[in-house]
Amino acid sequence: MPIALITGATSGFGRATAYRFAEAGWSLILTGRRSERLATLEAELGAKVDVLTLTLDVRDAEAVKAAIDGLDAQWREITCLVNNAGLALALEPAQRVDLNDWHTMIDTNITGLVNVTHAVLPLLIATGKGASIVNIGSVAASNPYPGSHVYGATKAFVQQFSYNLRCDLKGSGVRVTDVAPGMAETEFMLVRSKGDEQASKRLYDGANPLQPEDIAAQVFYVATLPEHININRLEIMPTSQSWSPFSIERE
Ligand SMILES: NC(=O)C1=CN([C@@H]2O[C@H](COP(=O)(O)OP(=O)(O)OC[C@H]3O[C@@H](n4cnc5c(N)ncnc54)[C@H](OP(=O)(O)O)[C@@H]3O)[C@@H](O)[C@H]2O)C=CC1
Ligand SMILES: O=CCS(=O)(=O)O
Repeated sequence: MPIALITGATSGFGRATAYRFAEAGWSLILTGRRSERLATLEAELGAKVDVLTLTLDVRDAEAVKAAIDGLDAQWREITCLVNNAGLALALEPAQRVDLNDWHTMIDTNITGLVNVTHAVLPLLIATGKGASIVNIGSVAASNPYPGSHVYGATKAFVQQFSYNLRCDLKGSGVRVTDVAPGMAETEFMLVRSKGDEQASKRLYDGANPLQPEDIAAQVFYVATLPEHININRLEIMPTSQSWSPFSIERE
């Protein structure tokens, strides 16, 4: 069975993606920082498919490299890497943000994604045709909005990194896709608001947001297309979400 490695599998899109791939019988390497949630996933999915869990902070380049280099032969033939681990922090405007929040987003969404990609690339190239990298970007990559500051900028990095990878991977058979969701109901807002359950509820209530399974279905779709097809970017919003006019400040 093909193997998918999913970062940030302990919640939201990552967890739903693990379930989607398991449904199709894929073997799974699941990572995240919360070991107890990984253990639960292993218990839930392990009866159906082969599951290997790795407790990993994607920001730690050495730990990421050691974990990937240490994979047993049976886990090395990775067909799909889903770079999903990520977060937004700070709802305040740029001029009031704690600098640590900016660093955490850059360290996770950019450096973490790069750490995992660098470690797994040789294995994907060895797999060759049909292999893919699915990077979870965001509509925030190309749509500015107040309070997005560094978050949207990290996702713009994800988009351009995905395109640039395609150039270098030409001829390897490895595909790269930037899956860019809009508003989706996960723990995303709980993390962004630093645990404010009411803020999270307010955002999603009545908005009919995307659900984690909606994105999992798209990730599975792009990763299982015939090997000659590469979706470069897939942007998905809930029907309830659209754009606002430019904001004008008047004297
Ligand atoms: N929900 C939304 O509206 C949207 C989300 N996205 C993106 O989707 C991705 C998944 O988010 P979503 O499912 O919504 O949010 P969740 O908060 O539900 O899930 C985030 C996942 O990322 C993991 N993670 C966070 N930091 C680290 C880290 N340093 N090392 C390893 N794992 C980490 C978390 O695991 P753990 O805490 O166990 O480490 C968790 O499994 C993110 O990249 C996010 O930016 C994009 C567009 C829309
Ligand atoms: O990436 C998250 C989607 S949004 O909150 O920026 O619309």
